[in-house]
Amino acid sequence: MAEQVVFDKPKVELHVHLDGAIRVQTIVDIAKRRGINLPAQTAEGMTRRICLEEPATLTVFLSKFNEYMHVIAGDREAIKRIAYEFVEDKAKEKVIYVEVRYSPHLLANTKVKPIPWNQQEGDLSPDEVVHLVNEGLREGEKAFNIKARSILCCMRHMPSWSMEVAALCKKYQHEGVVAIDLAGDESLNCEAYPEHRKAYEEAERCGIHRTVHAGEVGPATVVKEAVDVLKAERIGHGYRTLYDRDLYTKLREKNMHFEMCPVSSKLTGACQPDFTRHPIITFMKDKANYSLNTDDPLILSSTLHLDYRIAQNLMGFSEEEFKRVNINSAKSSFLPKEEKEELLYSLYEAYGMVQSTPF
Ligand SMILES: O=c1[nH]cnc2c1ncn2[C@H]1C[C@H](O)[C@@H](CO)O1
Repeated sequence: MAEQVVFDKPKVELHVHLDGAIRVQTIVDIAKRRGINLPAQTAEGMTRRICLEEPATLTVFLSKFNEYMHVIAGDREAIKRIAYEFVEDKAKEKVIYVEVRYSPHLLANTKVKPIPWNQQEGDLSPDEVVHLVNEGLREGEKAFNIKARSILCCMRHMPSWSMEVAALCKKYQHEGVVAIDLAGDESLNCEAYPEHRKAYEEAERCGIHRTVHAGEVGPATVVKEAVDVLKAERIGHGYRTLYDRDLYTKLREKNMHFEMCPVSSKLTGACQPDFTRHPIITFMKDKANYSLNTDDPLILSSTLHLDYRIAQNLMGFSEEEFKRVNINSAKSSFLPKEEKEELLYSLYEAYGMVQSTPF
């Protein structure tokens, strides 16, 4: 059955993980080409292994990456392909600007300690991973006429990688990398290690934008640390900011942007499963600055349309609110000023908000 599309207009997406947005068929194809044995041979079978159907914990959710990352990591063609296909998938959802994030280290098989996913050492470094993703995104942009930028993730449990992440952000700053992020299991590592802090300091020094996963499943203190210590300009998720009303008020006064992911927040156990009582509703009613995003559509078996449908049908979103959300997303994007203005203009035009010049 065709999906109901509730806001069939140009959109902006700011929080989506490249390695959580791979097509299942691509995983199956690549495993076949590389001679990697999968627990299921078909896309349907692998979907059952990878996708979460019931609310779980962030830890369980993140364990799903173990099912397939070894298929993609260390393979040049695979990495370029997932970046290219990602852009195609976003274009189909009428996303005109996307910021996609990933950990270069988790896709590498050399110059990374430990080598992830039990891979044998190979010759693909985190640096080359970034180069390949950039190529795939660039080719996708040309083919599908949308704009795609990337964010490089530090991982909470791997502080020793973080300085290199900052260095890669700097090296590829003019080739589509716009920001640094800190992802991973906040429920296990609440306070950011000194290495993460140093990487964020370096990012700030080099003019690299900063976002941090915080207050998804961790307490509001993680959000506070993200803002005060890591100098985050946006917060990934941030639902639990609401547990500290003073912090919430302060961040709203600062016009802090929150990257919200409705479907994800239910299945990771970040929020209660009842969407009609979701924290996003408070952000909406308070006219806060936030975006709507998929996070990891592969593992959630979702699309951006599903997030919008839930927002409309269960959270009371109006067409006007969807427009406001996307305009705020564009304003909070990590594009340089001129490109941001161009993006905003495209949205105003598509939303019928451009005033005609009086004679
Ligand atoms: O929702 C999330 N919270 C924290 N970390 C996440 C989430 N989704 C994906 N990740 C992790 C797992 C990926 O391998 C990594 C980089 O994209 O980021």
